[in-house]
Amino acid sequence: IHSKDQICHEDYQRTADWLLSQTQHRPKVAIICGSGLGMLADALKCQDLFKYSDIPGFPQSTVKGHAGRLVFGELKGKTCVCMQGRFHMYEGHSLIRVFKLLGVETLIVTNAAGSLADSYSCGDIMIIRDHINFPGLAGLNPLNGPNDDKFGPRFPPMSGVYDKNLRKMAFDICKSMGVSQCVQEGVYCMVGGPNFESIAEARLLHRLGVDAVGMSTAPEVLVASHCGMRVFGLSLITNKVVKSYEDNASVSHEAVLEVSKMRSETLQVLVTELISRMDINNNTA
Ligand SMILES: O=P(O)(O)O[C@H]1O[C@H](CO)[C@@H](O)[C@H]1O
Ligand code: HPA
Repeated sequence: IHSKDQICHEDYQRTADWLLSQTQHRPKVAIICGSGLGMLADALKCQDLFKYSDIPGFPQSTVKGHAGRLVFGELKGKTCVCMQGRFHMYEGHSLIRVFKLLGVETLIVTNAAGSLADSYSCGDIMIIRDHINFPGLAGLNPLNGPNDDKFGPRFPPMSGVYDKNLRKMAFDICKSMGVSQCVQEGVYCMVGGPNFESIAEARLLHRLGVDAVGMSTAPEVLVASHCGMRVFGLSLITNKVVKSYEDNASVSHEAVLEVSKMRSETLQVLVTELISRMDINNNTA
């Protein structure tokens, strides 16, 4: 699965079959760990762990803060698979369909993101209400190419993709964790990266109503939603995007990873509790 032009159902199936032959776990929930958020996988019990380099058809994860391991295990009695290391569009891969073929019904996606919303602070958690897929608007879409009807329809709707019930559940959990003061709900915008935004780009995104910006998530969510998965997403606000020419602050991947690490335990508790409370059989799609 190295060039998306060549990937077909059989390729995904081969990878899924290999994984199913190597583990007894049959996951219903998949979790994608954002930059520096790999410890979300640590909560899994009875782990079966596969390095991406050992999985037939899997590319390598190339970004610092993304370990490159697939971890299967149990979380509060629910079987999960956790991607400790995601593939970004700028790396050229998407493997969500392998999860579909493993039997996954719900995707929980996490990311590190910069905030545009003035009311957000570094370290806030944003429950994703909706996204803007900037590369998608310009025609760069993981669903480009011949449609495989075995996965989903040619023209999938994208309204209401981030599950309302799971969003409400997450809010309730944050309340019971006593962290509601740093929880937001908003719009995530995916940009192509790998550069961070210029000030003019940041101002444009701000005017468009974007609350947080990152370089991932939308393609994974598109593919997951296309093949009928329920989706829930969280952004960890790791930096405030510079919007003023008077502001000398500057962002770096190292700073992003540092904030992610500081907040990853809170995210782990939230994701664990969400999985514990969610009904994994209520996805009829
Ligand atoms: O989206 P995740 O994987 O969390 O990573 C975010 O962090 C990196 C930039 O620091 C970018 O890849 C951005 O998308
Ligand atoms: O400010 C940002 N911009 C884009 N991606 C990011 N990922 C973390 N922070 C940012």
